[in-house]
Amino acid sequence: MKTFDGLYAELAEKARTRPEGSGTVRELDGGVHAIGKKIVEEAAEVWMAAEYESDEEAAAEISQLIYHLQVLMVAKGLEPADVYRHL
Ligand SMILES: N=c1c2ncn([C@@H]3O[C@H](COP(=O)(O)OP(=O)(O)OP(=O)(O)O)[C@@H](O)[C@H]3O)c2ncn1[C@@H]1O[C@H](COP(=O)(O)O)[C@@H](O)[C@H]1O
Repeated sequence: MKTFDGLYAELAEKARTRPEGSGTVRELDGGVHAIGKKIVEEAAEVWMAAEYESDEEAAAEISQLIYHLQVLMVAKGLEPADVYRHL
């Protein structure tokens, strides 16, 4: 099963190697502004799913929010440890 750190390592590697067809590379190329908008959109989907959809759908939306937060971290050069320091 994928972990937060494991996904981050995968995304950082995508940013470094820029493989063809990677959605992460495409999203990174959109810049922080576009990634930020996606985060807001995904956060709203998490909220709606938590209130009105199944636990499974809420979990799926949460995973997407985590993914987009990690893309923003990669874009900003922030590592998991930079975030964990604040938890
Ligand atoms: N976990 C994810 C992940 N979660 C969400 N997403 C992206 O976020 C989008 C979800 O947006 P929406 O909720 O709006 O769903 P949608 O309507 O289907 O998508 P859009 O119309 O917005 O594109 C999906 O289309 C994916 O592009 C993800 N994209 C990639 N990953 C993982 O990231 C890794 C690298 O992926 P690539 O860079 O694509 O190789 C792989 O392990 C992937 O599994």
